[in-house]
Order: sequence, then structure tokens, then C-alpha cells
Amino acid sequence: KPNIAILATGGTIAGSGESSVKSAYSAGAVTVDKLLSAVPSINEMANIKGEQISNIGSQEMNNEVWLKLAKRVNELLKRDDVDGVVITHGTDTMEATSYFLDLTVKSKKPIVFVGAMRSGSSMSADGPMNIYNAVSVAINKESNEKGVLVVMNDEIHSAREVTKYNTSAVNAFVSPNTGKIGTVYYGDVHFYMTPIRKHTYQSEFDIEKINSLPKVEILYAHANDSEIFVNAAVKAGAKGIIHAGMGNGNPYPTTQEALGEAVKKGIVVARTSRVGSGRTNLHGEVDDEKYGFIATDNLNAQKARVLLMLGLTKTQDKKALQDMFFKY
Ligand SMILES: NC(=O)C[C@H](N)C(=O)O
Repeated sequence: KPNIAILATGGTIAGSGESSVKSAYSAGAVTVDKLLSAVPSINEMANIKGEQISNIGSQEMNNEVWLKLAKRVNELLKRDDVDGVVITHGTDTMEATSYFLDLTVKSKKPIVFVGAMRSGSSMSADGPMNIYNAVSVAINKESNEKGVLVVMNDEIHSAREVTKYNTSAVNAFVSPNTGKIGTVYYGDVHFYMTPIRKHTYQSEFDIEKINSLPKVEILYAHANDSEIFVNAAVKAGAKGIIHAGMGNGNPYPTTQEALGEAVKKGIVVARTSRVGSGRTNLHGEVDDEKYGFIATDNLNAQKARVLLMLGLTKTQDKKALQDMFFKY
């Protein structure tokens, strides 16, 4: 049987509430052993070892947990007695954490994120089947070399593409630009596509050399926007700003000028879009050369933030950073 490490970080999948038919619950309430005891059948497929990394709602996710998790996954996957890793995680920030690992863990072995939209104490909880499916994906040879995967609601998504798209539905996850890459139905795994952007073992980011991450803030654009949050980010010492612009990454005029001023102070400003799908193109309505902005291809703001944080651990050079957004 393959050896699978299950690393638990918290989330609704480890959540518990007083009533099975009421929406109130606390995330990160049960330990990894309790969580896995709800799916005894995974022990028939694999030798399972559970490990607690954190036990938080993923809205509390932070740099410390990201670094700890990525280093631990890297360490485990280097061992001959570990064939794959499953990470249980809250769904709020799963798209960011999974992309962080997609860019930092050096391994060809399967790395699978899984969460739930209903807590363990809820009627028709989705966590146990999601875990069963995630382990099925982790032991499948076809999952090798595909980068970090996210398994939710019978679907397999690439970490680069996936995003949370609904606040409460069981089918909360989609990959708006490319679609899912596979399906998993009662453990029956089928892949239809493979990610081609660079990831995991092809990535230049080495987690062993990263001990802290630069401050990068996301600013959300709107009609009648102003410069106040740009100025606040500059004052707080941000090294990078991700601007979630309107449409094709467009800032409001006042904000655009303030962002241009931030660039002159050495802050890297990357334009992304609040729309939710599509590319933020260079040479659109914004004169990126004049303002010194970079564009983020089709990454959403939260993923662009992950890549910019990692990029800034290597270089401040705008051309080099721009190239990363076409590579990863
Ligand atoms: N469904 C969930 O997991 C939501 C929860 N707030 C979390 O991200 O931890």
C-alpha cells in the first residue's frame, strides 16, 4: 500500500457546530485524528499518517503557517517512505495556500489540497467523501508531475487555476479560465488535462532559502475610488501592491496617479482584475510603461499576490518580475 501523509491545517472540514441543521459552527475545532476517524476506509487504500500543522479557520491563514507547511511538505516528499501528501485546509484561502505550495515545493509526487463547505457535525457533511477522494487522487500515479491539486466536490483542479466562487454551496470551487483538470467519483480518478505553466519541481523558488515574505497588499478598485489606500499601503511599508482593477485591470484616475507615485518610491505595482476571469493585458487602456506597472496575466488578485511575494524574495527588477507572470 502507498504511504500518504495527511497534514491538517484547520478549516470547516475540521469544523464542528451544535446543530446538524443550523449554519453556525467553528472552523478548526477537531484534531487530525478525529477528522480521519470519519473516513476509516482510507486505511484500506493507503498507510495513513496524520499530522497537525495548525488548526485555524483559513481566514486566519498567514505567512508563518505557509512557510511551515511548505517546508514540512518538502521534507516529507523527499523521503522514500512517503508517496504523496494530502493537506486538509479551510476553503476561504485554499486557492492562495495551494498556489504558494505549487510554487515552492520541489517534488514530482502528488500534493493534494482538500476542504469542505459543511462542517463535520453538519447533516450531509461533504468532508469525509472529499477526503476519501483526495487520498484516491494522492495514490494515483497519474497525479505525479501535475503540480499541486485541489480536490473538492468530485472535481480535481490545478492550484494555479482554482478559486472559491461561492460563499456556501458545496460546489464552491471552479477554475474560471481553464476548467477542472479531472474528476474523482467515489475514488475513481480521471484526468483530462495537465497544467503547463511551471510549478513545483520546475519552479525557481526554493522554500529552504525563504524565511520571511515581503509585505504585499491587495487594493480593490471601485467607481469614485481615491488614493487613500494606496497611500496607506505605502506608509505601512508595502514592497508590492496588487491592484484589483476594474475590467481589464483599470484603476480609477486618482488611484492610478497615486500608484504611479508609489512606483517612483520603489514599490512594485501589479495590475490584476476584480472581474474573476480573463487576462489583465499589458498595453490595454493603461500606459504601463509610463507608470511602471506590471500586469499579471490571468491570475486573480490573491494568486498574483502569492507570486509577487515570492518574486520579490528574488528580485526587484520589474522586467524579471513581469517575466515570472508569463512563466508561472
Ligand atoms: N468552508 C470553509 O472551510 C470556510 C472556513 N471559513 C475556512 O476557510 O476555514
